[in-house]
Amino acid sequence: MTATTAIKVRGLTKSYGDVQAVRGIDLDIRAGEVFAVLGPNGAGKSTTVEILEGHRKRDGGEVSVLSVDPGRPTREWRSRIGVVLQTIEEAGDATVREMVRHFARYYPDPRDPDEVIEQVGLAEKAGTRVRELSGGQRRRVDVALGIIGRPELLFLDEPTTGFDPEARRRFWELISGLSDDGTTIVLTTHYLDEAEALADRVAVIAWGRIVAEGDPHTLGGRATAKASVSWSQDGVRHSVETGTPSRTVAELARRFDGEVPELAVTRPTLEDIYLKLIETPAAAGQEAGDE
Ligand SMILES: Nc1ncnc2c1ncn2[C@@H]1O[C@H](COP(=O)(O)OP(=O)(O)OP(=O)(O)O)[C@@H](O)[C@H]1O
Repeated sequence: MTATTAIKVRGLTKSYGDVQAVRGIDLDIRAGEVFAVLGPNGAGKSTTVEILEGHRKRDGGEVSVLSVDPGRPTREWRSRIGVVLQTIEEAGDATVREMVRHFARYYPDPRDPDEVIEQVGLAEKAGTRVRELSGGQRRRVDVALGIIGRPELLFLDEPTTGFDPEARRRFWELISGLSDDGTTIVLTTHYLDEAEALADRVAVIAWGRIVAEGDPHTLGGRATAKASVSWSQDGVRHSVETGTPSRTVAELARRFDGEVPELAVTRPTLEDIYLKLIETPAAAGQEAGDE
């Protein structure tokens, strides 16, 4: 591996009383990549990410984030990290611009507040009080506060919850731009299209373990899985599963002597693969090599 490692985790564990939230997680996140953490409610995603952010103590394992143990965070280390938590509650009477400017002062080399406000699509609301914004607009303020410090590493916890479709697309562009500039990004999301659009790699966490990890386009054998070829004939929909969809399509084209009515060739979506991965606890044990 030539790229530098931004985050290295070995054997991470964390329990809350009897609940084993994280049961031995290993992770390597490279500098500059976008890494998405997926998994059902209660899987242990937030616990893991909060430990990486230095906001929660671990029980066991080794963790290094930008070469620092987040269990012993320093002020300098914190200034290199951006965190977008769930929505800020205490906005007082501050306007969007005042709030972003205020946070900029905490960092040694902040981005330009007006530029950041523009980037998150709030230019027209810069003079509006944060508490008077809609839910999705407030979320954009959270994102602005997460990136104002020009972080090397940005954590995003379900960043687009409450965004309208246009705002989500705009946010994806913002994240891609930050990534192009070299920012390492770790995001948790329940939107699989978001993970697929943004992430270089994803990890699926279930029952406190990683059940699969890799490129979202090939995860769980997705790229080599059988394709489904479907078409219509005499008002009836037909479908076959095949490992050689090109051959099937060629045969159909011959049979119809040209255009095949309503032809579609589909492979499993990331959602299909994801749902299979989180199906049973037994699958988690096997994938994690922990029978
Ligand atoms: N502060 C806490 N005290 C006690 N139990 C907790 C605490 N935080 C989380 N848990 C438990 O730990 C497990 C993992 O929770 P975690 O918040 O890490 O899941 P998650 O994957 O982030 O879920 P979600 O998708 O719902 O945000 C759950 O069973 C949860 O009930």
